[in-house]
Amino acid sequence: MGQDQSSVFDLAAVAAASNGGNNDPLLPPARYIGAPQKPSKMPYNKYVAYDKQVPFDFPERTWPGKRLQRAPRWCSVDLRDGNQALVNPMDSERKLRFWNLLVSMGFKEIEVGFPSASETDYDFIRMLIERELIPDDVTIVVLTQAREHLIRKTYECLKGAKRAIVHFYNSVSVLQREVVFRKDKAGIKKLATDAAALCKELEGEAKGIDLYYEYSPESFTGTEPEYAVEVCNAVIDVIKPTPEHPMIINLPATVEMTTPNVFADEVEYVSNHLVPRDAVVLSLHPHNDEGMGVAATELAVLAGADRVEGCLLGNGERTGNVDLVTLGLNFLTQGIDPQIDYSNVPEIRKTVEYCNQIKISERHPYAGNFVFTAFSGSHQDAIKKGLEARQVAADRAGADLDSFVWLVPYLPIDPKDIGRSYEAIIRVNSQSGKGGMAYLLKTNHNLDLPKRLQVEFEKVVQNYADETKKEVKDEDIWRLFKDEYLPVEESGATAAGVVVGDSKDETLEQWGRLKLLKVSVSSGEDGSDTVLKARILDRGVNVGVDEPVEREVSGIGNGPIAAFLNAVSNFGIEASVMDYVEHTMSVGTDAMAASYVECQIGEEDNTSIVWGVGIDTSIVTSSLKAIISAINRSER
Ligand SMILES: CC(=O)SCCNC(=O)CCNC(=O)[C@H](O)C(C)(C)COP(=O)(O)OP(=O)(O)OC[C@H]1O[C@@H](n2cnc3c(N)ncnc32)[C@H](O)[C@@H]1OP(=O)(O)O
Ligand SMILES: CC(C)C(=O)C(=O)O
Ligand SMILES: [Mg+2]
Repeated sequence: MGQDQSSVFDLAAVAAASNGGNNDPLLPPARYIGAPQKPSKMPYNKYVAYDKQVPFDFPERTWPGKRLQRAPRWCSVDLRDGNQALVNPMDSERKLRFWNLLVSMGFKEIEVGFPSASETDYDFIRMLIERELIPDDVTIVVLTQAREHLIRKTYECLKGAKRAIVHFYNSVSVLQREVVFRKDKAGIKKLATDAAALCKELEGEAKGIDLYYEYSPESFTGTEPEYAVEVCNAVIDVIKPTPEHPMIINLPATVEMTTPNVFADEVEYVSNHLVPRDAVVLSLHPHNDEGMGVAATELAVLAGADRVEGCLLGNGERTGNVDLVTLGLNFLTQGIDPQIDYSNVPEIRKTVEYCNQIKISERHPYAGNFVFTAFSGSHQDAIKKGLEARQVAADRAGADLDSFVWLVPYLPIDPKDIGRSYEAIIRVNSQSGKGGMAYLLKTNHNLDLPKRLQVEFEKVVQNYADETKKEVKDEDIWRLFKDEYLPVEESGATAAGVVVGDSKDETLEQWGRLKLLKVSVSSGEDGSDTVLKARILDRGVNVGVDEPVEREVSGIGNGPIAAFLNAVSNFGIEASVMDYVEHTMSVGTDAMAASYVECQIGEEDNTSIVWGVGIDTSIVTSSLKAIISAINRSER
């Protein structure tokens, strides 16, 4: 750059001094409630707004009115861009494992390395070629700087390959032209066209290879789009691609510097000005510096990009390359086939974490541990209702549930479609209402609690959550439930995986005055009333102090429940049933039934309303046990 030209720093300093960000103190304040925000001490006037660095306007844009309609061509750069960003770059064992994953998922273009950078990269690519590990429908991409000795080494590495894409790049940005290359625009363009010309020359040494090219105006986001087009068209002019044998022009957001709409404008501008456009596959290579890589990519696809480079789960330099898993599954949830198999996200994650030696976040889209988990009550309630409503709608339509349309509040995707399960969808802590524990009791213990019982038990769970200040796990909920409603059970009977009152649970102390030992029910002499005889263990009002006694009692009523209430009046207990719900818990000969009764217990002004729960193979016995459960609870 000549002495007479201004430095990028001078221009930036001027822009910064003249309010170089777009911070405008004269704008009326945003509406607010309470105290106004105060100016911070942050050094915002050290930074220059993007439009002051790279002024660009493109009112002809058409992308905002478009919608995603099909998946772009995908290229994984995990083995190159992802790899170059690792503390310990992959050895060949990890590279091969990653390669196998990518091939199995259906990637047809895979950037396999930077062969002139290291022996590991070079040897890995040689291994793929020599051991014939590259399926016929997969094309490898190799990266090189636009420098002669590196390009030569790249061609040497490709010997024997069936098909390959040579990807050469040089930065064209305003900043790098000055500080890295110290060349003017013409000098930078010449770097690119010289590299293109050398590639053409070396084709003689690449006989037998079906060879394609990719050129990246690196740091495109820091470049005037008009100049990027000028360089790309100059490269295209040397390579001379055709519609039958196209080349790739790859626009890297090497550093994400602006909002996605501006990136999309720039991509649409380039797309409109490449010549001949039909001989070019227009590609994107977004990074995620401002956390908008996925958004920028989706808008830029609307703007005309044909192809997207990225990494699985967003590995890559600094904040990473754009995440291909998120992008692909975003397409899926728009009803568009991503054309990549994401059906086993846990396996993808396992391999990626192993190869990169980097763990992903709990909240990573689609793949993180928590993304199918709701802790908060209103979300749990809505998910539970949504899953039930979907089941009902599928049954009504006679449709297979797995393929039935997915509409569930708070869950944009069916976890099953990506190899995840519902197990952890709902987790309970102090932020959860009744829905969460009701869902867990239903899913894991086949107990479908009536609404008012949910409200009652939720208080027990909430107290426990507030006391422990921790997540309440399924096993905690089950212990609390047994302790609250099934304290006198001992049998350890099992049905559908449910252990009722497991006597081995030594953490639970048995409590409760009455325990039903035996019952027989018969019709009265005239056939109208039910006569019930029951053997009941009475541990006394002061359980553990009073001596337990077994008593035979009988009662009569217009059904087993009424007869039983009549029988327990022998203990001086007045009880009436206000609500009663029952359901089977499983099918088969040893099927269990669950009964829930809401009882009013006591007399006149000394009454309480409590729920009781009973579980038994006999529906009658389960309902009587539920009454005992309510009586015991009222005395607790
Ligand atoms: C945005 C990206 O991700 S680009 C890919 C980046 N990936 C990597 O760099 C990983 C692999 N790279 C490497 O191992 C090394 O950089 C090598 C082996 C390729 C080259 O190493 P070195 O020769 O030591 O050079 P280095 O990469 O530091 O580059 C310095 C020189 O190359 C020039 N240069 C850098 N990039 C390019 C390019 N794309 N095209 C042409 N020249 C370039 C620089 O201007 C500088 O020139 P100077 O010495 O005249 O000032
Ligand atoms: C080499 C190029 C495509 C790159 O990785 C980038 O610019 O981020
Ligand atoms: Mg990159």
